[in-house]
Amino acid sequence: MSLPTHVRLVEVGPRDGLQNEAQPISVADKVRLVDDLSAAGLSYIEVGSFVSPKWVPQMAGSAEVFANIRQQPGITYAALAPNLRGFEDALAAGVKEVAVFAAASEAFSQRNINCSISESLQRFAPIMEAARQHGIRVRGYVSCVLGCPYEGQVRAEQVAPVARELFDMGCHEVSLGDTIGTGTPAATRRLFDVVAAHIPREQLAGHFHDTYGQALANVYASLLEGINVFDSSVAGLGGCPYAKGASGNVASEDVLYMLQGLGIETGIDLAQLIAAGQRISTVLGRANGSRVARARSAQ
Ligand SMILES: CC(C)(COP(=O)([O-])OP(=O)([O-])OC[C@H]1O[C@@H](n2cnc3c(N)ncnc32)[C@H](O)[C@@H]1OP(=O)([O-])[O-])[C@@H](O)C(=O)NCCC(=O)NCCSC(=O)C[C@@](C)(O)CC(=O)[O-]
Repeated sequence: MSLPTHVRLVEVGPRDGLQNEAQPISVADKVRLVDDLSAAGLSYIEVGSFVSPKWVPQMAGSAEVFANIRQQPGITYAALAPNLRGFEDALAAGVKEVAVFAAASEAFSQRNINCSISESLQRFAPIMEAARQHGIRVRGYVSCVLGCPYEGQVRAEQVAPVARELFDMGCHEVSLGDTIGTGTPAATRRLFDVVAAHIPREQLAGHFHDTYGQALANVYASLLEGINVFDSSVAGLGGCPYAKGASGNVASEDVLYMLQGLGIETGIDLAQLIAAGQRISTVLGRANGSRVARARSAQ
């Protein structure tokens, strides 16, 4: 399969990147991050989450963040919604695209959203219905597609039915998440090969965490499988509160650098993206998790 000529990066830094942070981050800093990412040319930014603040306190201010970002035409500003309550809160905050999230492993589903996989899918049904009524697009996530922190190895055959169900419910795109970053390129290729028998490749996305240093290789493996949408996080921010030891998502800057080297278009400005990552890393008081950003800053 030839490489795509264009790739869409779904920037999950403000949500997946920040949700695990223990230190308080002001609404102003979150807003600045989203505005910086808009200016860098991202066409899709996951801004926050309408989940229980008891479960994920860092996302509690998402409505305020939405109220203060400068939304630019042509950019999708999305949020997670785990249930109808979350969807209604998102709607009230003016969100135009939401994401529902399921898992391929029962244990992770219980720890993350306090219900079984099948109960989670039932919870999403009224969201899909309400979304249709309000003209809101819904993206779907499947977590633990290449490994689970509680159950170990996860087979592609476990992932495919969950992904298919989300697709059949009306999710326009299904993102497959290597939540704990244990996947390798061969497993990634097999995963997409199996799932693509159920969902068109153009409607699948890859979401790789870099815990084992495999994320960029897995993005490349996915490109070879005809996947052209990837979730990534500026400065490699992130981790999942319900996957102990999980490190950040693949850094957006590193993915962009590789795509540029492959001659693949994204519409994103690398220098501006690096500046956005440097700024939030300074706010968080930590080293930038993007190797490209570190290398460029050292020049
Ligand atoms: C799903 C629930 C709510 C179930 O949690 P529950 O405790 O079973 O829910 P409940 O319906 O019994 O409600 C309990 C309390 O939460 C409130 N509540 C209920 N719903 C909401 C809501 N939407 N917003 C605000 N509050 C809410 C509700 O009102 C009630 O409040 P109380 O009466 O105790 O004061 C909870 O488990 C939850 O919020 N989980 C979120 C977990 C999460 O955000 N995880 C991280 C995102 S997933 C991820 O990172 C993976 C991904 C997507 O990036 C891909 C990958 O890498 O794999």
